[in-house]
Amino acid sequence: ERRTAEPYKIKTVEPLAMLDENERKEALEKAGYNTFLLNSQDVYIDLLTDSGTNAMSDKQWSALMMGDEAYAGSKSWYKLEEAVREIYGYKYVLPTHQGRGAENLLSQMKVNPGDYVPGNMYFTTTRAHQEMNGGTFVDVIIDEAHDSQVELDFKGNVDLDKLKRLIDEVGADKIPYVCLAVTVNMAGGQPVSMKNMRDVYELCQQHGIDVMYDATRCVENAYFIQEREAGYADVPVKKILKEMFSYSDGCTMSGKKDCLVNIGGFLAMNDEDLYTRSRELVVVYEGMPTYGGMAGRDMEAMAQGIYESVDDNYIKHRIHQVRYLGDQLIEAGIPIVRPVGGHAIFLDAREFLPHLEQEQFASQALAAALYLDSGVRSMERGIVSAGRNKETGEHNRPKLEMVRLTIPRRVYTDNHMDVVADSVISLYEKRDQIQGLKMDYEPPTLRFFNARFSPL
Ligand SMILES: CC1=C(O)/C(=C\N=C(/Cc2ccc(O)c(F)c2)C(=O)O)C(COP(=O)(O)O)=CN1
Repeated sequence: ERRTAEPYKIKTVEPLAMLDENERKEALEKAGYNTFLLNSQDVYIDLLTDSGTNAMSDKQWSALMMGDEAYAGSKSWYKLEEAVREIYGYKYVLPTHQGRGAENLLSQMKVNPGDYVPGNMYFTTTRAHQEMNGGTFVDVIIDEAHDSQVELDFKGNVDLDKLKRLIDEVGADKIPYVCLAVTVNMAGGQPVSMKNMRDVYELCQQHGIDVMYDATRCVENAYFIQEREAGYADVPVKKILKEMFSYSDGCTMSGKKDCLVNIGGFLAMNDEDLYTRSRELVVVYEGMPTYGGMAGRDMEAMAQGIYESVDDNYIKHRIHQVRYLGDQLIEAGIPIVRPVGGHAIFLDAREFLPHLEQEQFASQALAAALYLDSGVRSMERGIVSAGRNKETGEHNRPKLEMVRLTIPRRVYTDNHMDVVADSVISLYEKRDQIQGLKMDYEPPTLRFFNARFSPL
């Protein structure tokens, strides 16, 4: 089969500089061994996140010039609203500055003290907003999602028995909505099957419980359905996406991922009453319902990004570039979360550093070691990210202790992937020299963003 290339060519570049080993060591110490605290200028290949770090197209950049910066009734808002309606199919949309803006509104409106919010594995900001409103997140993902080496096509699926048990235990009136993440970030960017979405929706409709998607990486999820689920091989991703959303009552969206913009988000729904209440609340936190924390130019870029995101050539390349890196690591025997997900490679830090206890912050130590080795920035997604149990105050201890190598969309070439693979492989060869860390400063909430560490 003929080899293929990126479905785009490069028009603008940002020169990359690589610090030498001493400079990297100094930068790491100044950052308290926390990759979140590194300066971008000290980073060579930045795989911290795919959030807001994606490359825009010439059509998006030129759309910026069309931004209508009217305070109320911006033309740019109506373009964005139209794009969301066409691509996702919801009746009502509200702009927010990014995903957690929508999570804040949704949780404030629907979560009451004593409520339970079931979801397919936790996400940090999503759970934080649910807890801040007195809710308790309940993980209803299939057990296999917590096992890094189990290979399943749809590891993000909900275990319907777990969901049924929760409904029977606490009663439907204590469940304001099910939060269905498509894909599941903390499981390794794992997708949910169309069948599972349909089944979850039917079960929730029987009990009058809303299903709200976390739609952040929904196009990647649609691609996996096209690739892996019977009956969808010849269906365009755009059509798969529309069907996915027909099994939901609304969604929160961080536009900074699949919508290919640097800032932006939205809250969408079909219920008119929820929409009316959202319009009243959005002005308190985000701004008018016609800009929601975005400039007109941001809304123009996001509208265009939404249309580009469902191009089959674009999404096929995106998924395959992540897989290209994953396959090199699998080939070299590096322990990573399987199967390779949509947006990142997740190193299994437990298997990578079996000599470290979870309290020695293996993922944090591995992310620091990777930066030291090659200037590649990654993100801790283990015990530090999991935070503390709000009742006991003890560390939450996730089974998955991971380092995320997150690939931004349309930014790096496969040569950059090769350099990353070489660095990870060389680290693996000297993995027993990687020491544990101790946490010197622990912030009270979402500690991973600002925590500081030093070698044990
Ligand atoms: C599935 C989902 C997300 O992935 C997500 C964000 N993600 C980020 C940024 C980030 C967020 C929280 C962290 O602990 C973190 F370390 C990194 C990320 O890198 O993955 C949001 C929130 O969307 P906002 O970022 O637009 O507000 C909602 N849902």
